Amino acid sequence: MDGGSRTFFVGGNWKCNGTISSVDKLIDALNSASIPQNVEVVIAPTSLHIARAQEKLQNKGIEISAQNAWVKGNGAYTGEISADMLADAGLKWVILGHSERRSLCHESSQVVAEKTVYCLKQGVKVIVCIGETLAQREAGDTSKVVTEQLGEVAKSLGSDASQWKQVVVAYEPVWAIGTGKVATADQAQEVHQTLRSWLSSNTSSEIAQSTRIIYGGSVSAKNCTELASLPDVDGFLVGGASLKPEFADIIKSGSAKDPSSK
Ligand SMILES: O=C(CO)COP(=O)(O)O
Repeated sequence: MDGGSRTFFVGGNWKCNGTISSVDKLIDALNSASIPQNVEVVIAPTSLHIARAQEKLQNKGIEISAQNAWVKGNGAYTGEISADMLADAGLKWVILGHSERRSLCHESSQVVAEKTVYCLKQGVKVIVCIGETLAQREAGDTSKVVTEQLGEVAKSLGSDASQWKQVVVAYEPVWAIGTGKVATADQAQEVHQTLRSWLSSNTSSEIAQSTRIIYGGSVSAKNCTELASLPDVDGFLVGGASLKPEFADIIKSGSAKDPSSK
């Protein structure tokens, strides 16, 4: 399908990593990185480091995201951070439903959908993560798993294109995360195409055409160019490599997607 109308999106998920000084170094490097006009870049430091990153970041081509948010607003929820706080702090993005939160913190697709609705209501855009485990892939259940995960979000957002415009779908096969085993081009394209067709049948063709579906799982400077060229891959959610200088190369891989940017 035509990727022309979908701005290439590169997210850097720093996960539970960093010190004040490593954040400063990463932001320094990002401040001097050149961001192609047709690429949107978002980095997600830990909650503790967000304010530091905001203070230091000067590169206008980069936005900051949180890695999670509570399902509701402020209140007696010890240890949590609400979307109200993210919005108040000027954050435009949040990652929700990462597989590490689904598996380690037992977040269900229903909770992820509820969080999505709440964050969007507060004006915080959502990178919603979905993906199958190795056992699910080997059992031939990949399409079923990812469409069910996305289906919960779709149940809440319906066919409201204005809501879907604020959502980026990140397909992150669990077996590819942090393993060095990146999905092959065929595997990635197949799932992304399945997700787009599913959106077309279950929301609208307009939503299917305009929603960005990005890939995550062992993305590196070496494999990003091939993956970026796939028709239904609209960007990346990068873990480990977003903490390294090669993140700048991954950002650049999106520039080839839109010939008008050259
Ligand atoms: O989980 C990821 C991004 O959210 C991917 O992590 P890696 O790039 O380290 O495999």
